[in-house]
Amino acid sequence: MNLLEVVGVTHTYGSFRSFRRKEKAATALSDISLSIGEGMCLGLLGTSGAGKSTLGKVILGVEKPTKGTVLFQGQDLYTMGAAARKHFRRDLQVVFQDSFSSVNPRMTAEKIISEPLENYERLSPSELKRNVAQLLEVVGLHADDMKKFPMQFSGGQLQRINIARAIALKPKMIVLDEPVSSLDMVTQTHILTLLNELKAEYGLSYLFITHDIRAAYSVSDALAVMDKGRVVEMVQDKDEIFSSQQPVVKKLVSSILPEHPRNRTLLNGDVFV
Ligand SMILES: Nc1ncnc2c1ncn2[C@@H]1O[C@H](COP(=O)(O)OP(=O)(O)OP(=O)(O)O)[C@@H](O)[C@H]1O
Repeated sequence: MNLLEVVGVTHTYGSFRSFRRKEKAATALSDISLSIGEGMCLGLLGTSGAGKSTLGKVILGVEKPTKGTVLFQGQDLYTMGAAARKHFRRDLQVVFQDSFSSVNPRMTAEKIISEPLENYERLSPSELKRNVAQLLEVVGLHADDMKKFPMQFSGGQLQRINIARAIALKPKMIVLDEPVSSLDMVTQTHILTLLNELKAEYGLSYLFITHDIRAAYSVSDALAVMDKGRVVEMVQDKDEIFSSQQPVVKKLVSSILPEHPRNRTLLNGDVFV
């Protein structure tokens, strides 16, 4: 059984009235079906407006699809009872692009990472602190960083804190919505390496939403490409993306391939052939 199954999902945002005129309803997703197995990463690619984030929201249960459904561990996300929903909220976590706005600036790293643990587990203050210290070390920071506030971290360090918070409850899957897009290239490489290590160590599954094919290739097993609300390409083996005949995919691939093969190095040091 797949961990996550998206079945025939269509989503239309309702019409709304803007400053002067009534905006038409927009179909952001059309008949999307895909799945993610345990310990697997699906890279979800597409240009701006393709519908990636909307699909992420549908999968997280925050945007109910107009048609179709989402199954998590075989259970329908939109009809499951309160107890199953509580498990779902624990097992599916999310990391967003903007590491700063994802945290409360008035909370210390300790408080930020403790929050999910306080909500779901009964730990003594010393156990809680031990957990936070361990999580900080796991994501490549130091235990004494727990006393710091968000402003005292770099964007990359703060993204590590967001990742520590996301893995605190040992989830089965994380939705990563453009997690490295606002970071410089070197920091991107470090975060992608960390994501790969966590996936291997904890058997995590990821939905990796990005417009950056190099980043997606570095972490993903399978790749899906969206365009205008549809999945136009889906490959179970990421290397098959290079033989896709879809114009959108060819454009994505050619945008990152340098002329000379010697220069085709990826973020994680792998080489495009
Ligand atoms: N809340 C909303 N109300 C109305 N339309 C929306 C809303 N959110 C997104 N859309 C529309 O849905 C479509 C898909 O948007 P979405 O944000 O999912 O794309 P995306 O692939 O994630 O793009 P980006 O990479 O720029 O974030 C776009 O046409 C967008 O304008």
